[in-house]
Amino acid sequence: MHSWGSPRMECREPSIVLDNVAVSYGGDPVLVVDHLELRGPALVQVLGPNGAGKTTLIRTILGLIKPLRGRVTVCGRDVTGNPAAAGRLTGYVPQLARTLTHFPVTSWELIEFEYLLRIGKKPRLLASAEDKTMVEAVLRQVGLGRETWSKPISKMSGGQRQRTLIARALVHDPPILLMDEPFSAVDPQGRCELARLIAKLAKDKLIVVTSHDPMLLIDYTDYIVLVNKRIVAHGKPSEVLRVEILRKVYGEAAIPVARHIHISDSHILI
Ligand SMILES: Nc1ncnc2c1ncn2[C@@H]1O[C@H](COP(=O)(O)OP(=O)(O)OP(=O)(O)O)[C@@H](O)[C@H]1O
Repeated sequence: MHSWGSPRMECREPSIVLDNVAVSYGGDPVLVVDHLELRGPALVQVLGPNGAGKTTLIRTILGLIKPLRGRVTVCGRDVTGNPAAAGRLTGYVPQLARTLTHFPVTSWELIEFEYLLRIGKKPRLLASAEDKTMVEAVLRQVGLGRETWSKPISKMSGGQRQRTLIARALVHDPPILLMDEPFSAVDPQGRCELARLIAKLAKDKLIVVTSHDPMLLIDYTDYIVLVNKRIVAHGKPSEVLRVEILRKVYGEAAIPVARHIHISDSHILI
């Protein structure tokens, strides 16, 4: 798809491995991971209550946080505390609620800027016809049609804005995509469409999604990681989404959580 060396050529089997990692923001560790290994293509959901360390896990994989100890590898490369190395192989979709609400540009401008930056061409006036074709392909890949390209991002719907953020994360065709609560500012119809887009992307990428609502992606999910300051459980949804395991993460709230995701009461341990 791209004319310069695609990171996907460097990483045919996407993987993320954390070993003996502890992360702190200055005080006690907020996240400890003895060993976590994710391999793709696959769709992985990271679940846990507020403050469990989901965003911290994503930011550690992205090299944006240098852990107190331990090693993070992406596609076999050590990216610990190294955002440039991690950024070549990953795309990041941050939480929408915190992003782009007042951004005075259109989706086309944002994606063109990101694309030119990635290929090392900074002034946007130098975008060639080939560059424009690439920008158009990425926008279409996430389902943004021509009618949206000149719309200011601040005037877009939550779903369109989320697609714009996904397009920005895809411009360098990374083998791994990390998404922080992608459904948080999207209405119910937009959520279903977004879930289908994420499922499609997961066919040839390793996609890691943090969420408070596992049902939205459950039909497409290969693995669940349950976090509460440490990795409490990980495995296939049928192995992990059990009340006795959810209780370790959500406490008494495990029962409403389990009902929400349709786990039968017969699994509840009294
Ligand atoms: N920049 C920061 N400085 C200090 N502490 C932080 C910072 N960011 C997060 N924390 C703390 O680290 C812990 C984990 O936060 P994190 O944002 O990773 O949780 P989360 O699972 O993503 O939560 P939520 O579901 O609410 O988004 C929390 O106790 C939080 O207060």
